[in-house]
Amino acid sequence: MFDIRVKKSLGRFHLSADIKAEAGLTALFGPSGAGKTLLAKMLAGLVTPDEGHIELAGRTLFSSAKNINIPVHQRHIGFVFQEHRLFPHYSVRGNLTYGNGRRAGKATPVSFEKVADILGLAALLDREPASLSGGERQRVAIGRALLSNPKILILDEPLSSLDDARKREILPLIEALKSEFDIPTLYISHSIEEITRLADTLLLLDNGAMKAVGPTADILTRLDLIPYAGGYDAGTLIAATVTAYEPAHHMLTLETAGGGKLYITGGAKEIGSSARLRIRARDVALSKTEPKSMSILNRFKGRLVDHCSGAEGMEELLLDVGFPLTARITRKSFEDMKLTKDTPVWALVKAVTISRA
Ligand SMILES: Nc1ncnc2c1ncn2[C@@H]1O[C@H](COP(=O)(O)OP(=O)(O)OP(=O)(O)O)[C@@H](O)[C@H]1O
Repeated sequence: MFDIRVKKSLGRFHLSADIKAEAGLTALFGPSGAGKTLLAKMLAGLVTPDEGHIELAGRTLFSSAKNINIPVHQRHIGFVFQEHRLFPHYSVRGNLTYGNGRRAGKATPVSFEKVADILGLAALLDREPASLSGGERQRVAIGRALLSNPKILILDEPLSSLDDARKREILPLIEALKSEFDIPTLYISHSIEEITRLADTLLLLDNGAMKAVGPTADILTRLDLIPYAGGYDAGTLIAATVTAYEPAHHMLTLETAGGGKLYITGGAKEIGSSARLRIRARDVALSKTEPKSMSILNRFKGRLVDHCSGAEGMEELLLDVGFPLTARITRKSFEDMKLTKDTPVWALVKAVTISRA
């Protein structure tokens, strides 16, 4: 879908990237100042690379070798910034249709009604941007970008200016966009929670350098990438199917492709529906013997596959419990338990610590 090979220096900051991403949602993750926005701006044509090549959907947007640099407005990119940039004197409807008007006569495959419906904008159409909440403004900005019929949607930390409640409101909408519109998306964030929930492909950037790119679940089980993939909050992404719901205890049972059973609490979910679960490495405890008579519901039998030293007295572990699972324990426990590669272990995870990604 896009192929970016670029270099750019700005003062003492140097960015070098080589990325190929397919359709779906690609997340660009890294700490503040890593170069995420700069990379997105080069794709959008807002910043010119020093050298390299940018291709989107088979079209060359930039090539230093061939002297090609397609201007911003001809790149067909829907860009949503950290802070909404709506036209203050246009109504919500005017903002949403602005992109369409510019390309008068061209039918857009993304329907106005569908965008308004999914983003919950129908009741806001006659309002002015100044009267909207931050979350509402961001929803309008996303809608406007979608309606410009883009080849790719770039969402640059679209939730960072919102409080947690608004984030929880908008995240499912972004998920819905993924399934309803087949528009490739580059999603920039420094929240590993958002990334785990949304990303098909994960790209880790640190101080202008690419650390890794690949399927999200694979990247999250690489011990060497833990410092760049959430650090303290790092964890595993698990795909599972809902097999039972017990309303009295709000208890969901899920099964992984390999037959592993997981228990989580939460609202009802349709039996047979799929779910992405996130287990933080620091929420996993280990036992060498089968744990009995304890409150922890998730007990997985497996073995230690790999380990490495983590920060300050911690050991990072990769387990195979029918699915890959990362765990973090103290080095003291690691040594006391005499764990080595292939040691059989039980991994214990409290149901209440597992989040539906
Ligand atoms: N015009 C500029 N001149 C000099 N340095 C710049 C310029 N624009 C960006 N930079 C530097 O490039 C680096 C990367 O900036 P960028 O905005 O891409 O980071 P980011 O990963 O998006 O960070 P954040 O998560 O804080 O938005 C930073 O060190 C920034 O100071």
